Amino acid sequence: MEKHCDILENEKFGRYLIANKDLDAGEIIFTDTPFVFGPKSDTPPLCLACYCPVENTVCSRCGWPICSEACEKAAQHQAECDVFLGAKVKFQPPEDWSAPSPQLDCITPLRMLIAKENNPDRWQHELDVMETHTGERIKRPSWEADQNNIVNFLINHCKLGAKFNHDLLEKICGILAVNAVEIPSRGGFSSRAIYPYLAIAAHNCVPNIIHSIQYDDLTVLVRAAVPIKSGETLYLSYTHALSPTIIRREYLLESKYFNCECHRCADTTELGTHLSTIKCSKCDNGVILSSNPLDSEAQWNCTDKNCGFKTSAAAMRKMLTVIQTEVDQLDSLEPGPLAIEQREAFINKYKSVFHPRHSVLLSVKYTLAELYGRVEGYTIDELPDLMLERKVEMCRLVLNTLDVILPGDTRMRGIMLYELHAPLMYLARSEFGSGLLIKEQLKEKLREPLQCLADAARILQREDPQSPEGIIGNIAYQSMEQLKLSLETL
Ligand SMILES: C[S@@+](CC[C@H](N)C(=O)[O-])C[C@H]1O[C@@H](n2cnc3c(N)ncnc32)[C@H](O)[C@@H]1O
Repeated sequence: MEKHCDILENEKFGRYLIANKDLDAGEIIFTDTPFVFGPKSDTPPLCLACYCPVENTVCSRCGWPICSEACEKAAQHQAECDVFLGAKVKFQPPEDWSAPSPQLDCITPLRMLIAKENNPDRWQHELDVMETHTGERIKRPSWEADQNNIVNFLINHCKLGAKFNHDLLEKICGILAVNAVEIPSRGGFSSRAIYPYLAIAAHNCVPNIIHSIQYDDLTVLVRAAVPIKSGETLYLSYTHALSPTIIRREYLLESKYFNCECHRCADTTELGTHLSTIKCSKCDNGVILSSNPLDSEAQWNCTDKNCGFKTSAAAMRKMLTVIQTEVDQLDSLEPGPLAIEQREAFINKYKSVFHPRHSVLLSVKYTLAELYGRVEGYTIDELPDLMLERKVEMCRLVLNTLDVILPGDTRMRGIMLYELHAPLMYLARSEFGSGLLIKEQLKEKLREPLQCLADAARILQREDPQSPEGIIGNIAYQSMEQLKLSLETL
């Protein structure tokens, strides 16, 4: 397929992409195929073919983790199987098969060496030119670990030194660290892949493109999330959209080696969304904002001049780290009534600390918006109007924030629109049932959930039909058709 973008280069971004024609929201800009894919670093033992967790099951030829006979024969495992067999290097069974194992860190770099051999042209034109940040990475503790677990392991233990050298392997480690994207889990662990063309896109915390990975052949489809004019830069987000500025910038510096200076990072209120805003504990009038979000050590001050409360960036980071462990505990709960009740208790506990749209509260509200209506004791037809309204309130809060930080047709928007349709529909029917609405008013009220379903279906049906989002997209489409029909016969 013809690519609707070109590659440019400047001092700030290195290589980056610009649109070479006006693009509509949802339009495919380009597709790309992975040069290599495989396990992420620091992953627990997993099947090297299907990525499901394994315990004590290994390939009968090479002795590395594999879950079944079929996976043992999978094409992607064969080349590494030959290398391990030839060098007589076996996987050392760990004490705890559920703990991260550095032994698997070598797999994706090894696959990259093999892919380079098989595809020298693509390596030369697409991979050799990639950013590796070797100068910065060499100073990190992870450099030493990569030397042991990857570079020396493959060259010495796996006897690849005759064909490949240290410099090449160090480069491969850098290419993976800076450019790999996550492939979401398909029932196993998530993995990573290098898409050489997608990797050229620069980062912005308010992206204008979105990518979806196809399940069958791992092709990635890259689309415009919003209308983009010819000549405009294409921006991907390398971070989690709902994270606050401190966390996003720290992640980008730690793992992608640059200081993000985008308009969202530069704005004290995160473009009015207040994803980083803390309530003042000393007065009722002000909120606490960073005096300079582009300086990670800048002081945080109360906006009320008469209050004068100040705190340090270090204290702010510490608070976010401590609270994140509580959020992680919430995320480890099975979806059920407790998962709702503990999240509501969390919101109650921290509502006097954070702005209602602070990232910490908003991410918990996002999950709650998904849970209400779906879990035992809280199924949609059991929810009283008050809880239906709570679900609506949370969906709208997330959607209003997404309008600013993740505009256009994104998976998160699709999911929230789908979640919003059900309580709106039930509330309208409840009002009609209690005689508060006449038939014409009910029809009018049902227009919004119908639109939510139409938008959710349009956005999510672009995803792979086997993916969780693709499945919801198809359900949204069917529900939309049903609602249309019941509106006609009302
Ligand atoms: C995935 S690569 C993007 C392609 C890269 N520019 C190249 O020429 O190969 C990520 C690297 O691009 C640069 N980069 C991307 N977005 C940036 C941004 N918003 N500000 C500064 N540097 C950025 C950083 O060097 C980052 O480590």
